[in-house]
Amino acid sequence: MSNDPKVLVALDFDNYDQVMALVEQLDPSKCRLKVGKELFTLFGPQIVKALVAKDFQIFLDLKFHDIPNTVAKAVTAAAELGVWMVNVHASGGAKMMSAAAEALKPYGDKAPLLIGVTMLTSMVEEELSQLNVSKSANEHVLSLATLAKESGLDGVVCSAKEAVMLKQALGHEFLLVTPGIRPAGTDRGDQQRVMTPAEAVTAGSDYLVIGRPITQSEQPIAVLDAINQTI
Ligand SMILES: O=c1ccn([C@@H]2O[C@H](COP(=O)(O)O)[C@@H](O)[C@H]2O)c(=O)[nH]1
Repeated sequence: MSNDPKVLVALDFDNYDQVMALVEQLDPSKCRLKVGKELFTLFGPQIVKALVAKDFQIFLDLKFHDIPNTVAKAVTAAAELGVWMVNVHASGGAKMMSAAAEALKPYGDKAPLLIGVTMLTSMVEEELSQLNVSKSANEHVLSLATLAKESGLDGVVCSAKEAVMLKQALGHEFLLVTPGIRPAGTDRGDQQRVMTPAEAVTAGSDYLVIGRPITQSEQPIAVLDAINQTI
């Protein structure tokens, strides 16, 4: 299997034994793991260290959004944990993102990839007006992603629906990390801007964040293997 697996399994669990039981069945050559707000708030840096010690590459998805000094310190703490990828909200602005990028420079090629969150995949275009954003979803995502690139970030979190546009505008090297991935026939849950794994990769997604379709399945490994076959 690939040494650059595209699937990032979102470990959204509230039970340590359950998450570890799943992790024991997973193979670092077939997927990376995402630790988000639920798991981190419950089990803290220790669980990240435990997963790193099992040779998994970890996306620490805490979506930092704060003043530049605080975010710079937070991404430094993430780098010290040995994570592979960390993210900040692009709407925190250029100063905040640049401070995060600067803070990671001393880590050189050991620095985690720094990714900006654009528009959550649970949102539809109509919700932007509630935030006084008068752009279309595509325009809003493009403007946040452009700012992220100009601020020195490695890529963005977006929907795969925006992947073709972003690759054209920002180039192939700028990474696209896409949640809102749903294999055909599976429940969307609260996700709105969705694509199947194969559609997402064809559109230009570099990494697919997939949680419930794998973690809530009775046969998570079979689901992951089936997804990997299609991409
Ligand atoms: O725009 C975003 C940003 C982050 N997420 C996270 O990805 C996973 C998706 O899980 P599913 O169960 O596959 O829906 C989840 O941890 C979110 O916090 C996102 O969905 N959209």
